[in-house]
Amino acid sequence: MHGSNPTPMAFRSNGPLTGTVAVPGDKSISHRSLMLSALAVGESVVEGLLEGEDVLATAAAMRAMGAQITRGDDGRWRIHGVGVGSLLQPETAIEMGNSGTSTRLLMGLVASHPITATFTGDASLSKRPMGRVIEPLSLMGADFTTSPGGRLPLTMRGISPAVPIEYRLPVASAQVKSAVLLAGLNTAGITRVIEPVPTRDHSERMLKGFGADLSVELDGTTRIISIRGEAELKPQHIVVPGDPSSAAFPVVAALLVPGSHVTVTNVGLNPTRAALFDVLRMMGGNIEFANRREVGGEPVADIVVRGSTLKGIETPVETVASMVDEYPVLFVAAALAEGRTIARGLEELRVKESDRIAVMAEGLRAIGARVEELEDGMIIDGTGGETLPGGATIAARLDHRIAMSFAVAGLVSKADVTIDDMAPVATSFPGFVDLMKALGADVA
Ligand SMILES: O=C(O)C1=C[C@@H](OP(=O)(O)O)[C@@H](O)[C@H](O)C1
Ligand SMILES: C=C(OP(=O)(O)O)C(=O)O
Repeated sequence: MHGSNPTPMAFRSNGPLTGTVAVPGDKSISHRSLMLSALAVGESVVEGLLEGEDVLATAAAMRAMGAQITRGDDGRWRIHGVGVGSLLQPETAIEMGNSGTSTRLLMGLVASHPITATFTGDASLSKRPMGRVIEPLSLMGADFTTSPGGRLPLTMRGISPAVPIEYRLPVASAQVKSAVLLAGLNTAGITRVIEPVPTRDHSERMLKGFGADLSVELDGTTRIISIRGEAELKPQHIVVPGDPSSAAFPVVAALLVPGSHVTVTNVGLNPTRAALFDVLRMMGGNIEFANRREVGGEPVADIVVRGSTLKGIETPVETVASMVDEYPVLFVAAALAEGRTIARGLEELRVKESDRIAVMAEGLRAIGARVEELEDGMIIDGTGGETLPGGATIAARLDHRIAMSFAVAGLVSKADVTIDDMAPVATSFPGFVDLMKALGADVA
């Protein structure tokens, strides 16, 4: 577990970034590919799985509940599923590490199986709210004993048969949506989720791909997602595209470092994920999509980026959910832009691996950026392309995206930016430091 043996690193400016790189597989799709494969009868194969700690926590949990999961020398993962309704009672607590997605989606799976499971996590995950999934899963009949505030460690008792519900999401959260849909897989009848604000739709796409009876209707912009339970899932061959949330870091770095020219290949551009690239273009970023194609039912392209002078903007509130994990690095871009950026509607950032509004505001101030923290966002007055003073050590607080965002900031600062602990980056982006070095970053 991270925190006990920190790995500090210093990032400093070193001229233009150049080259072609590929980022690891999409984290959201990787989690779902393991979970659904574990529920299909027969062997599924997953190519391009993200081998980050969060996804490996999901793999371990699915093994503990009966699936056989192996990695071949060819890098392909093979999963023998147990069938919907046949998850086994885990013998020990399910250790979720730093991963909110693993925890909340697996709680959905357990809810409609007649098993009891205890979930534990690291110091960051143990602070995050689980009430948002406990509420709908309790309506379906599951029972919970939690730590104060509805937090981890918690023990839940699933129930079979569970009760199908119709649930309107009170927060824009793909994790809550997915938890209810996954619980609905083993629940007789129709389970319905009403989603007023669209969030990433990987669960819907993949459930359909595995043969579940799932439909999506639109009522204006509200999505009504219905799944018929007691499904039989058919094993699949899944190819996981590169993670746009990981691509965000080399893309922003290349925009900010003058003279850079970087290509990030094979990046997933599902519209419910890719709003960052639109926002960066609105700010004047020179970003092109080459070689557009489809991989595993998801749109994919190579992203070609050139160093650009960015302009501050008011970020759109409609697409917050489609770039929710990308705001920390967008704040860094805004700190170098010309003029003011106002980003609002971001209250969800406060309940991620860290309070990403407070931690980014504090860190940006420490390296000389002008920022004002708002309850639901941030106002940033950019330097207009001038490097930041830098010269500070940033506490990453077990948050991989905070660590990578300030690593990017170091590349456009006069004095080194040191990250107190880069180890949490392995949760979502193993190989981040080597990839940035390959592009020309100076890391010590
Ligand atoms: O469903 C998913 O895979 C995810 C959903 C988002 O969380 P919320 O649903 O809490 O917004 C996102 O922040 C997380 O990194 C992954
Ligand atoms: C919020 C994130 O992940 P999770 O909720 O799975 O911990 C993230 O990766 O930025």
